[in-house]
Amino acid sequence: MKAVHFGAGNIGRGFVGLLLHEGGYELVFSDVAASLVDAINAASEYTVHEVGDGGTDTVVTGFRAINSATDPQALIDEIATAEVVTTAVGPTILRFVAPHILAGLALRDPSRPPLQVMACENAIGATDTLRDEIREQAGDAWDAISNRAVFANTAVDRIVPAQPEGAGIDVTVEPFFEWAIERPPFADAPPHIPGAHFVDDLAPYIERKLFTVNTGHAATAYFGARAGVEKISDALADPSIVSRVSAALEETSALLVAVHGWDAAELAEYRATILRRFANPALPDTVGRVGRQPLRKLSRHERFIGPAAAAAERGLATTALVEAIGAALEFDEPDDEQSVEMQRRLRAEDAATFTAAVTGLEPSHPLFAAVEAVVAQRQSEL
Ligand SMILES: NC(=O)C1=CN([C@@H]2O[C@H](COP(=O)(O)OP(=O)(O)OC[C@H]3O[C@@H](n4cnc5c(N)ncnc54)[C@H](O)[C@@H]3O)[C@@H](O)[C@H]2O)C=CC1
Ligand SMILES: O=P(O)(O)OC[C@H]1O[C@](O)(CO)[C@@H](O)[C@@H]1O
Repeated sequence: MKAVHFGAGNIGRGFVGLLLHEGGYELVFSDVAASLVDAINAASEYTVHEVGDGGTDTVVTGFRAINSATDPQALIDEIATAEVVTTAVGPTILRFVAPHILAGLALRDPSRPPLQVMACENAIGATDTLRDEIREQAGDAWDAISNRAVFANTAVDRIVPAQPEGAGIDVTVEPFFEWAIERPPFADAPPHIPGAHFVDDLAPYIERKLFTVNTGHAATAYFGARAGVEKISDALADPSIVSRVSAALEETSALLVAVHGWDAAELAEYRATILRRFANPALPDTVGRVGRQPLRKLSRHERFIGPAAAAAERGLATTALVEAIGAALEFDEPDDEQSVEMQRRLRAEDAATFTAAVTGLEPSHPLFAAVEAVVAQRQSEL
């Protein structure tokens, strides 16, 4: 069995690639970073180091890498004969991997079982986004090849920080992981990934993950950056940050109970576990990495506006989430393009224009005025 994985970065090597390897797949990484592709091809194994309580080391073997920018045909040939394709490239990059998958499907022997495609990104419906992109790029050719692939949404959870200098292709990760995958698209032949959890309906899982783990992690990063702290674990040593993050997560949990019927006590336990995960002092994770791309994180269906808007529509509390949004607006990282762009736009646009454009909220939305107020507050400080 062969899996082609787009994005040989942190989550690619430290989580998705590792679990595919453990499921018995031969691994073909695809990336556009030439030095990373060369380093992978120069190695016969790499180690995933779990750090923190209960952490162990696992050695991954049986992989190679292809640079899709310089050798697209080799990649297309691999996709045509693979069982599985996964991605961990970032949601905005999916449209650039779509042409390779499309070309692989066009070349695929129609008698082969369908290619199993799963995007492993922090976004709701990322695989649907990828499929829609492939379908659009295929145009009229789609009808003839659409039955050569099945597409399943997934939710991936493991903290994989930026890797220390000199680590090579080894990866340091936290011990915890969760990979929830939609089962229905596979009918009776799901991929063989022993560590994954197949579910009939992914929505409760992806929303619980994105609106708890990612809301909480990003809020920690933004409150930590405001306090001048560099490490995520140090931010959580500050009780005032813990209390702000916890308050925001109590609001998202109330929403998850209302929308999906999650058990409140189970969610309280889930929140406590993730706060312990974030506070893992052995993880070299920074507020800069976790807060990266604030414009994406403040967009309509993402970890802050998504749950806050849905909560406001139901008359549920949003005060702590709006406070976290206020902290996000202060994120000023010269190395992060979106942070630079956000600070520029905060200076150039009026509060209502900025709020509507960045968050995608209609001015008539019940959350709009509260977000506009924190935008105006931030602008008054600039
Ligand atoms: N790092 C983490 O803890 C987690 C990350 N994720 C998600 O996984 C995705 C990747 O995140 P990371 O691994 O942290 O980022 P990363 O930056 O370490 O890895 C992304 C990789 O994609 C490659 N890439 C960029 N364009 C490409 C293209 N056109 N074709 C093939 N490869 C390409 C980059 O060169 C890089 O090696 C994101 O969507 C992120 O939200 C999800 C859960 C946890
Ligand atoms: O690109 P994003 O959305 O910041 O993804 C990375 C985030 O996902 C997480 O892995 C949580 O699953 C965190 O490590 C990190 O905050």
